[in-house]
Formats: sequence, structure tokens, C-alpha cells
Amino acid sequence: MPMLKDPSKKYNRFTPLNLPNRQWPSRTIDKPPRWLATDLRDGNQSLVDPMNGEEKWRYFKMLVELGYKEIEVSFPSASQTDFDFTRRLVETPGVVPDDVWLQVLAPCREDLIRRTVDSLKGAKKALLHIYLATSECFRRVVFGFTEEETIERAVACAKYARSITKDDPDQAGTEWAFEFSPECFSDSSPEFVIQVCEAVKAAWEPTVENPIIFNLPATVEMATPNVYADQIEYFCTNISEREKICVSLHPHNDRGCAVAAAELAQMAGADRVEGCLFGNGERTGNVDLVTLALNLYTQGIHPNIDFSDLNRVIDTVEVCNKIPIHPRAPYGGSLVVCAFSGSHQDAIKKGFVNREREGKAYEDTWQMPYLPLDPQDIGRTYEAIIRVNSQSGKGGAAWIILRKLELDLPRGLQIAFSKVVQKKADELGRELLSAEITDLFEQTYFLRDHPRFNIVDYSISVDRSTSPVPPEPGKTQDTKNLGRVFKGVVAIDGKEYQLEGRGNGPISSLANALKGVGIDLDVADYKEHAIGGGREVKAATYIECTSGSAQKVWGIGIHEDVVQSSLIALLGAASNFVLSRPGSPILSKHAPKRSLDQELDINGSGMKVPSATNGPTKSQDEVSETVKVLEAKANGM
Ligand SMILES: CC(=O)SCCNC(=O)CCNC(=O)[C@H](O)C(C)(C)COP(=O)(O)OP(=O)(O)OC[C@H]1O[C@@H](n2cnc3c(N)ncnc32)[C@H](O)[C@@H]1OP(=O)(O)O
Ligand SMILES: CC(C)C(=O)C(=O)O
Ligand SMILES: [Mg+2]
Repeated sequence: MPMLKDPSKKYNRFTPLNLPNRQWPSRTIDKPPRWLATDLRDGNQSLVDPMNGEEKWRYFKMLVELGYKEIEVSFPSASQTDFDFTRRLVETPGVVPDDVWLQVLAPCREDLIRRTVDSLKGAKKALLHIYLATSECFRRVVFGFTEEETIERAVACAKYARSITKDDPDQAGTEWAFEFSPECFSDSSPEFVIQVCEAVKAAWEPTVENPIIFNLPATVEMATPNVYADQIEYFCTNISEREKICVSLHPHNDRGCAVAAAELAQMAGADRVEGCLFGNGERTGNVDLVTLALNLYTQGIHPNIDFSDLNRVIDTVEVCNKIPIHPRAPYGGSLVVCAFSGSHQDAIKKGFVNREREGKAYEDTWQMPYLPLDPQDIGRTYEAIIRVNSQSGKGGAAWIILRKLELDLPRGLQIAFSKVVQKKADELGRELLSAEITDLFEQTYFLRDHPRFNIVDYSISVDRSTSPVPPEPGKTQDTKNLGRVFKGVVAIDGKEYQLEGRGNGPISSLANALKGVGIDLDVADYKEHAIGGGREVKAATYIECTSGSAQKVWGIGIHEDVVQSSLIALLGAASNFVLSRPGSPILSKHAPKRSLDQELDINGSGMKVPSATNGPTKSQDEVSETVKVLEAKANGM
């Protein structure tokens, strides 16, 4: 096994800034920054296969639709593709809205700046961005520059840029803005960065109306985010003419803290953030603009970017970048608004039920266990939230049944059905799709397949024999408290039988009718609710029955008529009662359905045999009794 080597000599610790009077820790973010989307430049330069013109075109249009007003569209001196794409944007009427700035990047080299400016000729709003590294490492290793030489180069390029843009009469039709990035800002001496930026500012001569942008990149993220915030606060408080400056952030994500760095640095005084959607960009990426925007949104601050159809954004980003969005990416990942685990599902389900009970509307305060954002706000459906596998409890499957079938299962039925779901998920060793769960439910409770016991025809009448006193002559009898008589035809495994029973109400009279044929069930739990509304309204009835053996079974009835729905539920319970005995082909959709006689004829000999381990079960006895009674009736005995 290789051992991780001692890093103490090889790697230097970052040096935190001594900023005893720092203000940012007690500030909050209360407005969105100016956003700059650099997907088409920093994002694009990091791709295995950079975008072609068509892909850039599609991406650009999406950024505009989302609401970005500053878009870094290219590095025009790098390739003909980038140059041509920039020209196409400038030359195609209507594609760049009047309030959108086209930003382009060039290094501090006059020939490349010239080409870059040429690419934007005729643009309405053009933002020229140049960069030069200020860190000791880059000056020494890459350029061989002293500090003075760095300042000289930066100033020369700013002056040159000025001469061919805002000072050039030929460019009068274009509103020019200017951005300078001291590359590797976060690894540079803060005092030196101020020196360079003061010199560049003097060369460009910004105004309050048209400020210069100083973009302060963590080109490589090398320290904790608080250090970046300190560096930004230092810059903001030490640069002169702050009102003529827009302080911009450009965090990379090498240590995985780019979002935190961007947020703390806004608290430290920055005005603008550069990044890419879903954090694409060099190495571990630029700061993720989706996360930053939706972090604001979940604090009640509109980011001025519209992510209400995030799936569409994901589609475009994935196609153009040719990189999938990670399933756990904040907000956008396919799994981030899903809960598989039982206790999470339970809490979310309760959260939604509470919300409904309290009559909360879509726009009312959001407070939901485990869900910081209402999935609907980014175009996700509630169905996607709860997904069921072997880690799930009763709440998950119940939620899916509620959303898909509008059935609000009683707690006992949730527990019973959850066992069925658990077994199936364990058997398959994978997630059950919501369609599979509803199928399983419909099979288990005979909502699509016919139950063993089926009502064909029936009447419920008042049982006048239960009246303690006969009605007074000439007066109508109050039948409210009298018993009921069930008379009807019940098909058992397709064969029709006449049944009759008496009881306190329709359910108990049918239960007694069933008792007459050997099915002895007591109703232990009953719940009903309406499904739908208006003329389409139906009743859903849930009945839990016990038998003398304490075996519990559920039946469900759905019908326009509430009485019939409860009778169907009771017969469903009777069917499950028969099926639930050991050895029955319970829940197996494709298993051949056996007749009641076959239920008894387990060994095919025509003789009832006791179960090998438990002896004869109550249900076997009762089925036996049922068949005896039915056969006697059929034989006219
Ligand atoms: C942190 C960032 O994201 S910075 C942006 C990086 N993006 C890109 O580089 C994408 C586009 N780049 C390119 O197409 C090319 O690198 C070009 C056109 C800029 C330059 O190409 P080439 O002239 O062939 O140079 P090459 O790429 O080999 O090396 C870079 C050169 O630029 C120099 N350079 C690097 N940064 C800068 C800068 N900010 N200003 C001026 N020169 C710079 C290097 O020192 C090196 O110079 P050298 O050739 O004298 O040693
Ligand atoms: C060009 C600059 C702004 C850059 O991309 C970086 O430093 O990361
Ligand atoms: Mg960058």
C-alpha cells in the first residue's frame, strides 16, 4: 500500500492577510451582483472539444433568455471560430439586445488586442477585457518580469486599448467599457495589485458613469474563502476613486470553495461576479452561477436570472459542453430534489400535507423539511421528489399513491403496503419506479384485476324486524336506527352466488352474509374520502378486517356510490383474506389464479392437507367452510 508522503516541505501554507479591522463577517448579501457569464470563454477554453459556432450561438441565446446582461463571448485572437462567432453576433440584427454587453478577452499583447477590438467593430455595447498576471510566481516563471515591468506592460496595453476604442473616432458608434484582470490576484501581494490597478486606472481614466472593471481572480483557488474575502475588502478599501470602479470576482474552484469565496467576497464589497453555469471552467471549474443565483433566491432575493426551467438549461449546457451535469450538483443535479430514505420521505410528506392543511398557496412562505427550495420554482414536479427503494419507509410509497392515484391511505394500510413494496424492492435490488409502485398497489388491492369476491348485484333494505316497537298507526316509522339487510349476487372466482345477511348497516350486513358462507371477518378500521370533485366525484373506502386468527387484511373500494364503494372494499378484504394464507400466489401478477376448490386441494389429491409448519390456518378452515356451504346451496340442499 503506497503511503501519502509528508507534504510539509513540498507545499507552502497560504499566508492569511493581517486585516484586524475587517468588516465583512458581520455583513449580509441583500442584492444580486452584476453577473458576467464566461461560459463561452473561460468555460469554452477548458473543454475537450471547444464549442463550434452553432453551439456557441445556441448557448449565447440561452444566456440572453436567462437574463444575463454581460456575456464574455470569446477570445477572438485565439481562433477563427471565436473571431467569426463574435462578428456574427455583431452583424446579425436583433440577436444581441440593446442592454447586453459583449465582452471579449485578450492578453497584454498589442497585436492580440488589436485583433480582439476588430472582432467587436460595430457592436452597440463592447467590453474589452485584458489580463496580466501579478503574482510573484508568474512574473518569475512565465514572464521574467520585475514588478516595474509588469506595471509598464499593463499601462502600455491599457493606453493602447484606449487609443483604439473609446478614443478612436471610428469607434464612435460603440459604447466601450474596459476590464483589467490582475491574473492570480489571490496569490499576489495586495499592495502590488493596488499599485498596478492604480496605474491602469490612470491610463484608462474611468468615470462614475462608465467605471473601469477590476476583475480580481482566484485564478487558482489556494486558500480558505475568508482569505479571499479579506483580499477583496483590502482592495475595496485601499483603491482610490472607488466610485469609478466596479470590483469584480472571478473565483475558481480548486479547493471546492468557489461559491463560498464568491459569497464572502460580495460581503467584502465586490459588485460583480464572473462564472459559468454549473461551474464549468478550467480544472475544477469557475464558480457556479446557478448555485450563486439560487442561493440568493432561497434567501428571498431575486437574482435577476430566470432559472424557472432549469431542465432546459441543463439540456443546452450538456449538449454544448459535452459534459454531463453531476446528479448531485446543487439545484440542477437530477438527484437533488429526490429523497429515497424513509425518514426524509416521511418528513417531506408531512411537510406537504401540513402545507395543504394550512391552505398555503404556491407563493406562501416555504418551510419544508429537507428541501431548501420549492422544486416547482425551477420547473421540477413534486412527483420527482420522493423515489422508492429498499431504504424507503411507508411514507414514500404512500406519497406516490397519493400523487398518482389520489388515494390518501390510512396509516395501517401504509404500513401493510410498505411491506409489499419493501419485498419487491429487495427482490429486484433496485429502485422501484412510481409506475411500478402504482401497479403493485393496484394488483395488491384489486383496483384493476378482479378480486376473488366480486359484487354483481345487491340491494340494502331496512330490517324492520329490528324495530323494538311497531310504528304508530298512520305514522311513518323512523328507520334511522334500524338494522339493514343485504341481499345480492356475489361472484366468487367467477361463479355467482346469492347471499343474504343482516347487520347494523350495509357493511355489517354484507360481513354477516359472508359469515354465512364461512368467511368470518370483523371490520377493524374504516376510512373514506372523496376523490375529485363536482360530478366526477368518487368515494374511496379503506376497510381493514381481522379474523379470529388475528390475521389482518385490507380492502379498497372506489365507486361513485359511497355504499357500493364500502361493499367493494369489504369484498376486496375478503379476497385478500383468502389469498393471504400460506402458499397462495399472493401478489404474483403472472401466477395462475387458483379456484377456491384449488385453494383447498393443495396436494392435488382432492384432500385438504394441513400446512407443513403451522397446521391448518383459520383461512383454510374458513374457505373449506365456504365451499361446503356454497356447494350445498348449489345442490339445493
Ligand atoms: C487564466 C486564464 O484563463 S487566461 C486565458 C487563457 N486562455 C487562453 O490562453 C486561450 C487562448 N489562447 C491562445 O489562443 C494562445 O495562447 C494565444 C493566442 C493567446 C497566444 O498564443 P501563442 O503566441 O502561440 O503563445 P502560447 O500560447 O504558446 O504561450 C503564451 C504566451 O503568451 C504569454 N502570455 C501569457 N499570458 C499573457 C498575458 N496576460 N499577457 C501577455 N502575454 C501573455 C506567455 O508568456 C507566452 O509567451 P511566450 O511565447 O513569449 O513565452
Ligand atoms: C483571464 C482571467 C480573468 C482568468 O480567467 C483567471 O484568472 O482565471
Ligand atoms: Mg478563469
